[in-house]
Amino acid sequence: MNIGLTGGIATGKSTVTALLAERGAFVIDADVIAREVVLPGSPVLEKVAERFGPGILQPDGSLHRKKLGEIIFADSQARKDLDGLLHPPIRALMRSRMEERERTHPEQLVVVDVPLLYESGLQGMFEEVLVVYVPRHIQKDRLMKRDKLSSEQAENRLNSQMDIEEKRLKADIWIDNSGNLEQTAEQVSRFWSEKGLV
Ligand SMILES: CC(C)(COP(=O)(O)OP(=O)(O)OC[C@H]1O[C@@H](n2cnc3c(N)ncnc32)[C@H](O)[C@@H]1O)[C@@H](O)C(=O)NCCC(=O)NCCS
Ligand SMILES: Nc1ncnc2c1ncn2[C@@H]1O[C@H](COP(=O)(O)OP(=O)(O)OP(=O)(O)O)[C@@H](O)[C@H]1O
Repeated sequence: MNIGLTGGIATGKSTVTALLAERGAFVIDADVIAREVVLPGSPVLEKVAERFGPGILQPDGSLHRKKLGEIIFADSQARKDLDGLLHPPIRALMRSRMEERERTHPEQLVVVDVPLLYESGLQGMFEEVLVVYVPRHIQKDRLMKRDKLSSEQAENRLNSQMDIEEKRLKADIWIDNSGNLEQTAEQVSRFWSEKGLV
């Protein structure tokens, strides 16, 4: 049993994922995998440095995430190039971890948190897709606050993704995270019982 969980940047995917994990779901996070595939010494990081120059590496050889983020969120060609390098290995690792967990724990719900699920056309990998939704103005407010971004930096990040309204329309199930955390937790509980999970 698996679901793909998605939403926009800062709509609350981690918040909802944590609630599902508390209930007993097994969570796989594509952002964590995205960090693993560019660990120092990895061939993928080498390719990223070839494309973007050695300036995107820290003195210790690790990825300078902030610097690369500034580049790719302001330049769509740069973003496409990065996606071309990172998405295939991210997808492969995600798929193998998901299949392994389903094989060893067939009764457990596997939740795969994939921020760019629809942008990457990955809906076919999952039995159902759950979207964590807030309207765009709340999304922008929470993003600016959490990451201490200016309005322009936040807009760049929002504009580099599919609009959250479009994701909600595509969703099999959606959770409204624009209220308080209790209201979100109630919707998660309802989802859990409707699926017949214990
Ligand atoms: C550019 C990077 C180094 C910036 O790192 P940083 O630590 O500042 O951000 P973080 O990884 O926490 O990402 C935060 C969010 O940004 C959004 N985001 C990240 N990459 C992209 C992208 N290529 N296109 C659109 N949105 C993106 C996602 O909503 C993600 O959850 C990093 O985001 C990255 O490696 N991106 C490429 C891999 C990727 O596509 N990851 C997201 C889905 S798997
Ligand atoms: N219901 C809520 N009420 C108020 N604040 C919230 C709520 N849900 C989440 N937040 C806050 O909004 C911000 C974004 O939430 P969260 O980190 O869960 O989003 P995300 O979708 O996982 O983000 P990302 O796309 O960057 O991984 C965080 O600062 C979080 O504390």
